[in-house]
Amino acid sequence: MKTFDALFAELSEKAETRPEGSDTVARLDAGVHSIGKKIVEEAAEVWMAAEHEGDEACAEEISQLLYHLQVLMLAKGLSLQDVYRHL
Ligand SMILES: N=c1c2ncn([C@@H]3O[C@H](COP(=O)(O)OP(=O)(O)OP(=O)(O)O)[C@@H](O)[C@H]3O)c2ncn1[C@@H]1O[C@H](COP(=O)(O)O)[C@@H](O)[C@H]1O
Repeated sequence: MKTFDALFAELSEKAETRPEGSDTVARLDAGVHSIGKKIVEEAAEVWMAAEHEGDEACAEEISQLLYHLQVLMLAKGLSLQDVYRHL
């Protein structure tokens, strides 16, 4: 099962090697404004799933929010440590 750290390592490599067809590369190229809007959208989907859908749907929406937060971290050049030191 993939962890938060493992996903970040995978996305960091995608950002560096820029493989053809990578959604992550396309999202990074779209920029911080576009990524930020996606985060707000996904956060709303998490909230709606938590109130109106089952646990599985809620967990899936949370995973998508975590993904888009990692894309923003990469776009901003933030490392896991930059975030973890605030936890
Ligand atoms: N974990 C994720 C992940 N979570 C969410 N998403 C993206 O976020 C979207 C979910 O948003 P929505 O439900 O709003 O779907 P949508 O309306 O089609 O979204 P848009 O494409 O229009 O933004 C998905 O369709 C994916 O494009 C993800 N895209 C990729 N990953 C993982 O990231 C890694 C690298 O992926 P690539 O860069 O595509 O190779 C792989 O391990 C993937 O599994």
